[in-house]
Amino acid sequence: MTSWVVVDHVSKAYNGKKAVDDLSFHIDRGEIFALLGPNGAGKSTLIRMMTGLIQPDAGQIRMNGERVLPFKKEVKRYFSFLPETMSLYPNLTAGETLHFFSRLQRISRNRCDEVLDVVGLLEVKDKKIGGFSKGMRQRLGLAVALLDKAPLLILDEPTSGLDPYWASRFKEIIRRKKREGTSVFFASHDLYEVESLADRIAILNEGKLYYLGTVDDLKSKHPTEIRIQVRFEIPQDPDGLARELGVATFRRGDWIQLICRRDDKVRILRSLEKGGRKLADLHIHETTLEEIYRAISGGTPSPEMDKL
Ligand SMILES: Nc1ncnc2c1ncn2[C@@H]1O[C@H](COP(=O)(O)OP(=O)(O)OP(=O)(O)O)[C@@H](O)[C@H]1O
Repeated sequence: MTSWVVVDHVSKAYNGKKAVDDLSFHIDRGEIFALLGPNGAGKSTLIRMMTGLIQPDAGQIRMNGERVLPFKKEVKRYFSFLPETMSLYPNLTAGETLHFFSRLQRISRNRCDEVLDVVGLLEVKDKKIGGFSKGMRQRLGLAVALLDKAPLLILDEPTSGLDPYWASRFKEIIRRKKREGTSVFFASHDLYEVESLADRIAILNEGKLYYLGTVDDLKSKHPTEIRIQVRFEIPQDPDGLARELGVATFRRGDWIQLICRRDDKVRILRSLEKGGRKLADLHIHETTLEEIYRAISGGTPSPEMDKL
């Protein structure tokens, strides 16, 4: 894969305080890349620089080898952008809104109905958007971003305001864009969505990059334990099991819960049916991105973050 976007030692300060501090990463073609971080971490500042709305104080961002700068209109053809809040005219209908943006971008009118259909708004295309719900306005914003088949989609909190059905449809839309070869860069606070969608993630904190890589690598590097819950055909003694396997165990009614390291999982599972024991049922609770994220952003960040 080749890099479509290169963020190269980029910094931006407001009133002497760095909002983005020496960030470097790249986005490959056809890659889904998610940006995570607590409020004020610098996500929107980074997105504003990537979309050429503001200029970095230091470093540069390149798309397809060309430098992104506020006055440089040519690079705008490389991406479509869904801002966190989109200004839409309440007196226009959904159809008129799409036609407006399609004329601006010199895109065929037929494409408007196509994208309205994708976001489930074709049936209400003649309704004024002043009467739309928050979720419908968000879907309309997504339709505007999808109008142009640009090679990169940049989305700032794309599913905020979407109900679970449309949050799930959004994921299908993004996966389809990936299959078509589009790169997708999105900021989100929805860790479940990020975990199920992103090829790679970047976690920002106070403008700095705390983690860059896959969710799986983050999980394997992070020392969080997993829980295995088992029920045997003949009830077993949890303390005996703890001594035999060298893990912590707890009784939960008919079940025994074992806490072990992720890399110890296979050894534990192989041992469970030793000595004539027979499993009746089993659940494995793997650490989620949400649990890791809480662990690294909840307490004093540095010691945990340093291990990443
Ligand atoms: N226009 C501005 N003027 C002054 N300070 C700003 C401006 N924009 C952002 N900041 C500051 O820069 C830092 C990063 O803000 P930014 O909006 O990029 O964070 P964020 O990660 O997008 O937060 P959120 O999750 O709340 O949207 C914050 O300390 C914020 O107060």
